[in-house]
Amino acid sequence: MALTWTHRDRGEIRVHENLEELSIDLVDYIAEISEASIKEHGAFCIALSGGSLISLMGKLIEQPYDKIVDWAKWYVFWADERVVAKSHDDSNYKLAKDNLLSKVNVFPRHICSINDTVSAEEAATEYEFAIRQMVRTRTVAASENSDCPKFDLILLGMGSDGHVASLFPNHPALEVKNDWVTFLTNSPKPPPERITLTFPVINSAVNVAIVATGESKASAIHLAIDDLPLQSNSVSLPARLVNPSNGNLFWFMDKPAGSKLDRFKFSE
Ligand SMILES: O=C(O)[C@H](O)[C@@H](O)[C@H](O)[C@H](O)COP(=O)(O)O
Repeated sequence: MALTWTHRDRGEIRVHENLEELSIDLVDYIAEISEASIKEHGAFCIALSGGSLISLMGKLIEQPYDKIVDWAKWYVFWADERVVAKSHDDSNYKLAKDNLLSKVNVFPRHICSINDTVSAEEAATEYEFAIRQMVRTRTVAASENSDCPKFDLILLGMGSDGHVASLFPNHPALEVKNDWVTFLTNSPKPPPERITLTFPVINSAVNVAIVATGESKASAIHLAIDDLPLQSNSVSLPARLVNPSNGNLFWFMDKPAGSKLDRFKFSE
């Protein structure tokens, strides 16, 4: 049984017994938001990350989801991407394509991936331009409160250093306010060249979910969610900066990742 609660300002937290339970809950959540978004505006605009997240989404290609999800209305983006060839094993596009997108009926023209033949800087500029075109044609909604796109769902993994997307602790990319997409050439996690959605875009989404598993994430989860002394450095931990201004924030984790949460410790 999952331990679930809503934190005053850090969203809804779900600590699962095991990865099987977590992955069922995660795909149910994605399927529900997909259905609600399609009902509301005729499309579901989802941004994916890389890492273990994609295997946790694996049940989407199984029954009943393969049939009940309206894949033809999906528009797929990346919260972050490594600037490598699409055929490279480091590519987040390849990871999602091999394990998910090639196995369901998402239209290839609805898959908005980066140009892998240009520099990181150019790839970021082109990716932002592509998103802007889709906001102009109203495939992606526009935020009412900021000059940003309003993705229906942004799915983020989290590193043990608290990074989300390719927004790493103390990196200047954390401060980018005027671009929707920025680039890095010195990512602390290899490969070094990446593009990433910026915080203004992440925090304009209707729904953001952070998925973290394993004990190595426990300290970062604690710093990202629990109430901390005001002077704490952790206020600038990337995962803590995820704070949708008009949207919903969900955390999916397994017990080892949640083991340092105040609430989890007290209820054991
Ligand atoms: O391209 C990337 O490197 C990812 O988008 C990155 O942000 C990832 O989601 C986290 O590092 C968590 O990865 P794990 O879940 O594999 O630990």
